[in-house]
Amino acid sequence: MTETGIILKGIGGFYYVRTQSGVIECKARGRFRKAAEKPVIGDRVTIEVQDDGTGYMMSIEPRKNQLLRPAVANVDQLVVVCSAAPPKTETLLIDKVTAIAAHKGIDTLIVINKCDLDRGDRLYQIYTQAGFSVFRVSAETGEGVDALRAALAGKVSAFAGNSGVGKSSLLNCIDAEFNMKTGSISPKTERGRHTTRHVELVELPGGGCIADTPGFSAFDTEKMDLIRKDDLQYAFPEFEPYINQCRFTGCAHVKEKGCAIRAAVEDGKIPRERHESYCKLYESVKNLKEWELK
Ligand SMILES: Nc1nc2c(ncn2[C@@H]2O[C@H](COP(=O)(O)OP(=O)(O)OP(=O)(O)O)[C@@H](O)[C@H]2O)c(=O)[nH]1
Ligand SMILES: [Zn+2]
Repeated sequence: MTETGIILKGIGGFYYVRTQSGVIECKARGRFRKAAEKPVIGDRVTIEVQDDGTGYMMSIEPRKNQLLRPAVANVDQLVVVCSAAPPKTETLLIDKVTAIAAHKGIDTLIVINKCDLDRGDRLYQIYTQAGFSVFRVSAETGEGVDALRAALAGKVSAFAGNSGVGKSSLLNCIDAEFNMKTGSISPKTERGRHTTRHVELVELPGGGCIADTPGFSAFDTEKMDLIRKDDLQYAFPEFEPYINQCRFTGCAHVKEKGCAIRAAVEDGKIPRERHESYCKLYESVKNLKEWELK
């Protein structure tokens, strides 16, 4: 009998696949052991269920996207957790993550945590104006958590954010299930958890799952360098209406005269901080050689 499902977890050559008839422990056939075809969590797979109730993975559906660190496929949305209270989140960090997400075609939610300490008015303004869904929450008081939970229902989400911003606290607040998962880390594994912990998709009671990756900061940002300088403008969705309006074709939107994007910043239509991040990121990618991009 064949079934389809989604890989929630992979440990020691076994994969745990959520299907309509429960979570089935599966082995992968030999060809999947090659790096290029290695199954990752979030993969949609077809499995052959044996008489003993375990399964064999037969095929993997083409991925709609993939994050590399943590390795998760078919992510519907990235949840960027930030805070105006200490440790205050740099907008550049947020913008790196949103740019990566946009480049990969993944939606981004901005979550301002620690609202009990600071409501993060400027962060709220910037990201609302840039067109993102912004949530104000407090893992401490529970404020706003219902709305966030509703936004996670039925989707595959991954969390990112600087250390100490409250990702683990928030996950515990969203679903007590996480308490166990994040609270049971022994002191020994704690030390190495950033590199060695298994990523896993934790299912939410209302449907949907979250990649359980507390401890990473702005994952994947090293790969930021792989966005071509000419593509970077498209990773800032609010630039879109102005991109072809500049005086010169091939405008970099950094210091050029007659730049429509800079004009939109001056007119208050594009948040200044977002353009500053764009310029810094542009600076970091502009000298990349073609062979450094794959
Ligand atoms: N006042 C207040 N404190 C919070 C809130 N959320 C988290 N904290 C506190 O902030 C500290 C860090 O929270 P964590 O949940 O460990 O942060 P994290 O983002 O998972 O940190 P890393 O694991 O280092 O990435 C803890 O002391 C929390 O109690 C909040 O909404 N309000
Ligand atoms: Zn321009």
